[in-house]
Amino acid sequence: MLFQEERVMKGQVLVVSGIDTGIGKTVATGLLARRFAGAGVRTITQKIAQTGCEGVSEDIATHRELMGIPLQEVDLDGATCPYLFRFPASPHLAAALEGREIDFMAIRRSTFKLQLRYDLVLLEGVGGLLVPLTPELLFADYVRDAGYGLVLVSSPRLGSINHTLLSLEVCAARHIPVRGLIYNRFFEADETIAADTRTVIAAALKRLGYDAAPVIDLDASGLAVEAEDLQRLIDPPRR
Ligand SMILES: Nc1ncnc2c1ncn2[C@@H]1O[C@H](COP(=O)(O)OP(=O)(O)OP(=O)(O)O)[C@@H](O)[C@H]1O
Ligand SMILES: C[C@H](N)[C@H](N)CCCCCC(=O)O
Ligand SMILES: [Mg+2]
Repeated sequence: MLFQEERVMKGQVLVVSGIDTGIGKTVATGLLARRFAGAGVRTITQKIAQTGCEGVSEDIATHRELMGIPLQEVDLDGATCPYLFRFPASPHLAAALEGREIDFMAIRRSTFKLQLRYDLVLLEGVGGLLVPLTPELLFADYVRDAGYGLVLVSSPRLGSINHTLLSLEVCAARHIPVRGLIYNRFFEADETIAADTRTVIAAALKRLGYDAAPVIDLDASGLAVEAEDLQRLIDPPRR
């Protein structure tokens, strides 16, 4: 059934991952969705698995607030967050504590349902790239196998150089296309460190072959992204 639908026009999936949990993926996802929708792209967001809450995914609720829209039908029927677990931990553990295990094909089917209805699905990860969805499946491997492009959220926080370069190495080793980097300045650090960290990250993107990936600042006034760079996230220049 899934492969018969492959011939149907479907929207693009762009993953929003980060160098850590609590780095600003949800804020970045909601603001990106707002910008794309404002540019006429029929956009929805999805949370691959939410831990630490019940009912409706708190990240999905935040995305909708930032998009300036109410919860959608696809939120209420669970398509935008196929897995929700009570215990605030890695999804493999939170699922096991409820006697469950994530079926990654259920997630793929939910995303595919959204792709049939929207031009763009912004898929927020859970924690960082090497978080286990199941004891055998890391989130980065799920992204690789699905062939999705990815935007990585980083910050000037001390320690971010290491975490960001580790994350970029993870993407390069799996040939995951990095479409952009969101530099979340909410976690402001010493300005000298903030400026240098941004330079080091930009150089690493080039060194790893992600030359076309823009570094986009996220600060108190929102996403500092020009229309051209926004477009580049979903329609990268042909190499
Ligand atoms: N640019 C920002 N502006 C305002 N608040 C921010 C910003 N970035 C992060 N925050 C705040 O920092 C906290 C963590 O951000 P957020 O929830 O987006 O992280 P996350 O990476 O999505 O975390 P998780 O891994 O749990 O999904 C939240 O309280 C959020 O409101
Ligand atoms: C509780 C909250 N929902 C977090 N997103 C869960 C992050 C799991 C991170 C696991 C890990 O890297 O140790
Ligand atoms: Mg989040």
